[in-house]
Amino acid sequence: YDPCCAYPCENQGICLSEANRNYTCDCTGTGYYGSNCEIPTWSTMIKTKLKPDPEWLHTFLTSNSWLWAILNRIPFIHKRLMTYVYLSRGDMVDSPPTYESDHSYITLNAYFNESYYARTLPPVPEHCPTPMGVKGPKEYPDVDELIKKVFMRREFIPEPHDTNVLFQYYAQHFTHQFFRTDYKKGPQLTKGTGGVDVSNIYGLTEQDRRALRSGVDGKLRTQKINGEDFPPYLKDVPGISMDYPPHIPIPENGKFALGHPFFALLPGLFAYATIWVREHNRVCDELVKLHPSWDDERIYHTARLIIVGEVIKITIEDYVQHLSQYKLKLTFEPELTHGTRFQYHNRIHAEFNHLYHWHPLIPDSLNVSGTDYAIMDMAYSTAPVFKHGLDEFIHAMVNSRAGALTNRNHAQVLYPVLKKVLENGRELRFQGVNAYRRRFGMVPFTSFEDMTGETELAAILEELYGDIDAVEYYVGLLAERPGPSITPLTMVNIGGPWSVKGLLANPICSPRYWKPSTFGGEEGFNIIKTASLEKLFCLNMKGSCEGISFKVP
Ligand SMILES: COC(=O)[C@@H](C)c1ccc(-c2ccccc2)c(F)c1
Repeated sequence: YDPCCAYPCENQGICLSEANRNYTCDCTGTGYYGSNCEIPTWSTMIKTKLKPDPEWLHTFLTSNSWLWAILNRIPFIHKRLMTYVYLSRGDMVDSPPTYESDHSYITLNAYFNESYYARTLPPVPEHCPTPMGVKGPKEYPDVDELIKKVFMRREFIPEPHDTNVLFQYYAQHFTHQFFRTDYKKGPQLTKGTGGVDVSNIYGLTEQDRRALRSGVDGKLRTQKINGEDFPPYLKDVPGISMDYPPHIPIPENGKFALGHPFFALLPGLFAYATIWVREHNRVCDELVKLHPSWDDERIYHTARLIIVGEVIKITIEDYVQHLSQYKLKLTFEPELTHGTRFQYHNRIHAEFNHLYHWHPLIPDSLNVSGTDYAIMDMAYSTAPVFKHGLDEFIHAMVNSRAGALTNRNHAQVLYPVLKKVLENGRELRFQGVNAYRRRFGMVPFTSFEDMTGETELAAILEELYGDIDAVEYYVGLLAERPGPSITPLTMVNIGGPWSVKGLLANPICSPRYWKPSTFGGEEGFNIIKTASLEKLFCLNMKGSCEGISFKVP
């Protein structure tokens, strides 16, 4: 078999198989040399000595609040730290992308064929002895056995940092702008554009975007229901298609035209869609006051640029801040990347999509003003929002605990979704979780106990996989012992680079965009610089916005 199946090249060396079962490792640019790129150069040795251990660094970043309270207030230190976060995370994402899912070696397609999700690590070569190359069982473990033993919720495990359902729906609403798998064609393909393009609010195609606009003052179409602004009914917006399943009877006044075909699925997504439409129209009102001579087209485009800025600001300073549990204050300061090696383009990676399947956050039910709604009661229904009012629904999300992002915490009703994720990971031939830990500078798990931090699940995984290096990517991410962040440590350290790169590589962060005139002047620029989760809701809810945050009060 191909000697590269054994992954003999270390430290990101590239394996080339030769005649009669021979191979060579290409160590170019790795900082290592030797037949397996195992010997560090002097400069690598020094760098390795100086580089803080990721586990230690993570503990340091999530503790010592008193020290961080001081460091966060010293601007020249804090800016150096944020610059380090942006550049070090950006460096870890290959740009231009090197791989896609249909070839286990570098191709021009990885860069020029943008309908592929990019790949950080190439797929396991075909015709290797085992699915992971040479290690582990000859066949993947049975997926149903794996789901029952490792993923299904016995009883609801609440998220230990008091994360609420508002956070869970933020994650789902936000990520669906760039996770747009083309299911008809295959899990390796995406219809997305590669980043924070707010297509979840405005639509993915120019046709959809045009259909959702009112044509007046740059605003998006809305309608009054119970005296409040909501997105338009699907029946009133010709040309837009939403993913309503044919078998579920939904009244015409229960179907809405939203920026993403999937957002009709859950009322939490509908609530965010409504808030963002209101925010866009509010920004339009501000811009019309400032620039009465501007036409609909200019107001719309300028407001959309401001909304992109608000989304990135809130995602870094509220969402990632909560997710990471960092005591370092995370700030959105794109000017720190200007004049550096940082590059302003991004591609979404298939592995990022898989990592972000955070269904354990979904509780078994949601209580809204005394009424309990099971997950299925809410599927394809906006009824809870209109029965209790949007404000009540939002407060219910704030006050309800999300589930812990760990193993054995997937709600039963999500079994088919989880099965699809695991099967797609196999179809895409993902390398194991340890291969990704090595790729992102982490020490690979040395044993099953080292991964899970306990013995019972470790024994089950040992029986299923035999070798720690054979544990599948998504399985390892959720089997890992809980850490100080919302997600286990591996998810932070490999999701971090894709996330930070995706946020800071946005065109609005580049020197030619990041200036007042792009956003309608200082006032528009300030809307971005002062945006926050709380402000987003307080400016767009009818009643009290008391206590809006990603934590249960
Ligand atoms: C590596 O850590 C970091 O750079 C911090 C700022 C950070 C950044 C991003 C994430 C993150 C990880 C997974 C999905 C979404 C965001 C994260 F968990 C931590």
